Amino acid sequence: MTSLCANNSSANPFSTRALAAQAAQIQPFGAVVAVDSACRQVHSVSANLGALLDIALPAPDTLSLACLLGKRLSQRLRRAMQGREHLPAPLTFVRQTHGRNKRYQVHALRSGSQVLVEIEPLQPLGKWRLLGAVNERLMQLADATHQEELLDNLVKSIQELTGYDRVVVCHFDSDWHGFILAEALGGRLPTLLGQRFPASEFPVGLRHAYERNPIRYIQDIEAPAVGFLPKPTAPSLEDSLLRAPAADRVRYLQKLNVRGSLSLAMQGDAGLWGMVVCHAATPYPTPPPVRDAVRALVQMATQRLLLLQARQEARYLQRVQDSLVLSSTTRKEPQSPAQLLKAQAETWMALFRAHGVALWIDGNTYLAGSAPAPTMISQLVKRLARTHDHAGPWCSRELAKNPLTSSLAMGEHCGLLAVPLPLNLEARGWLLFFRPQQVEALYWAMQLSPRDPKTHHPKTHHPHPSPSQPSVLTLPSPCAAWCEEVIGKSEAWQRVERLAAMDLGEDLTLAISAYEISKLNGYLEQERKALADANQRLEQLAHFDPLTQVWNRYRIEQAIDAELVAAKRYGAQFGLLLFDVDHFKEINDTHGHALGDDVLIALASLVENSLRGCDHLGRWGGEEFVVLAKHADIEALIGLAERLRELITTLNVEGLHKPLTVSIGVAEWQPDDSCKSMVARADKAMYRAKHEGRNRVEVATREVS
Ligand SMILES: Nc1nc2c(ncn2[C@@H]2O[C@H](COP(=O)(O)OP(=O)(O)OP(=O)(O)O)[C@@H](O)[C@H]2O)c(=O)[nH]1
Repeated sequence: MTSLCANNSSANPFSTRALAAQAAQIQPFGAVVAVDSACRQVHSVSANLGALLDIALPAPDTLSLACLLGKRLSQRLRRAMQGREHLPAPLTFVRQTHGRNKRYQVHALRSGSQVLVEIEPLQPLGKWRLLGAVNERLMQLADATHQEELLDNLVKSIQELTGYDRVVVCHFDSDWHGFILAEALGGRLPTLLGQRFPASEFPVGLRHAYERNPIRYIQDIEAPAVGFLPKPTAPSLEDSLLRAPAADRVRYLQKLNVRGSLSLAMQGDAGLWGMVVCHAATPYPTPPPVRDAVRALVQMATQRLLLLQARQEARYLQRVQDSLVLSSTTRKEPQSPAQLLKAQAETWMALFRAHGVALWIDGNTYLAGSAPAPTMISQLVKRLARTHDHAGPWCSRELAKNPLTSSLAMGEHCGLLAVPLPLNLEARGWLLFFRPQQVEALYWAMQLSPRDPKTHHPKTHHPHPSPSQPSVLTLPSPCAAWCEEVIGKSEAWQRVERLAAMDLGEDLTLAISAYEISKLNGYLEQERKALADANQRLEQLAHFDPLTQVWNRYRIEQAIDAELVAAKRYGAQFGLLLFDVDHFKEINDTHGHALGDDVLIALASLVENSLRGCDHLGRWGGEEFVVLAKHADIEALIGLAERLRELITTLNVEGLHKPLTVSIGVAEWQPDDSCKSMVARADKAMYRAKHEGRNRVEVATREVS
């Protein structure tokens, strides 16, 4: 045994008494040196350090790291630990004992105000042929396209590489119960595949420790643990790979007939996704390079797993988005909540694995599939509105036990995912998905402890002879699972489903708002149309004669005035024809007033239809009419008057046996004419026509005003 340099040769504290009192203990396959944060002064060492390095140890307070590791290595370690929590990569050193070179691996990590330097002998690898095998397996993992294939590959690769008797992937559910998803067996331990481990086996402290240091290794649970010297400065070994297993962990592994174990964390985006656990039925030394290889495989598999999951989630989210976006973009008309639900309910229920869906908008409930009655939905929504004040979804898989819903008779509905729809500032709508009960058989690898976060009272049956009473570390008869039948719960709402529901809620809010806006626009359009109709009616009343539907006196006067302005400005020629039905009183008297009306209507229609587009007919009053003839000189006016006179004689009105005749007075525009003067001249001419025997055209004389 070689001896080390020492500054001071005070009393040796490595006494049996001091050893017995040691609290922190390590496994004997390595040794630990606890040094100050600057990695210089040794505070304490594990009692096996001397034996491991084959040296005689002096008192720790006389030791420095340089004395133990040599100047160069301790300097490298000091530099590498500057500003770091642990060494980025292990260091190695060689010590010569009895003429033979012995290799050691050094790892270091911070623990409180100290640095723990872990020293482990490096044996020649012998049977382990790592490099090629690991690379090949890494490639296989990187190529896996499905989670199941990936995890099966992973456990198989690790089992073949390490020779452990059982390698499993344990995935944590939302309650932190572990579920064995994949397994590779080496022969000496029974299967755990498909079984569950209660959350009490993975306390929060342990989970956090895995986040800091993702690998735990127990070479042999029965190997005697090694303490530290001197006692008062015993380090905290929480994150040390060498830490001796706690008594309850030893008992736990004993129950599983396990002597050696290697566990590695699979760190997901939102915390610990699961663990890879390797078990051996006998003490199982696993050299550091092999542990590193396993760690590389687990890291690659975890990355691949997260990628596959992210892709799957992205595809799912896209399908949910398409379910609404497609429907609203393929239609021009925004759909009402009822139409939306009718069109999409089947797709949504399939996407959210729900058996019913409800939309609650402004006190109206729309249902599809199997959902509670509208009165129940109203109560539910009232409670949600009172208690759920944020924008995210609310969900439960056990409505009968949830304080919010336990007093509502929800019947067959065990699960609810409720998404608030912020339709306006005052009120929210709700999109509600319902799931039925899912009777589930869970196979537990061990009995649940009272501290497990499970509130249900499972109906249990035991496939194997009498299980032990519930307690933390109680297993049924050797490694036999017991079956728990879970009732009163629906399938759990997955994180991605809650995210997708929020997306859907946002889209749905937009779609419903678009519908509300289009409805308001519809109302506005109706009102606008009603107003336009009323205006049109007013215009009709203001400008048209109600009996004959030709312009009334007011309107024809307006037209004459406009023409007078144009004539004054541009000298355009125009004139008026004023005509009056001959002996109209006789028609009324002989055939009745109604026929007189019919005659006036037929006459107006005949004359109006025979005029050019630019000429206008107006009823001047009684049986008198005016024709405004534009762009017409006196010849044209007389021609028009004669044509109309003759035409009117051809008018055929049922019940009227004599031909209808009119007397027409023609007045051509002359400068300084007004409407009144023109009509007066035409009137004079018309009376002359009456006087001359009727059914005639007379032209107004030119008059000087
Ligand atoms: N049916 C009907 N008769 C009307 C209307 N407006 C006026 N009258 C009648 O038309 C008749 C006009 O009669 P008169 O002014 O005596 O003229 P007339 O009988 O046509 O004789 P002359 O003009 O001299 O040929 C009156 O009896 C009016 O009551 C109307 O809208 N409908």
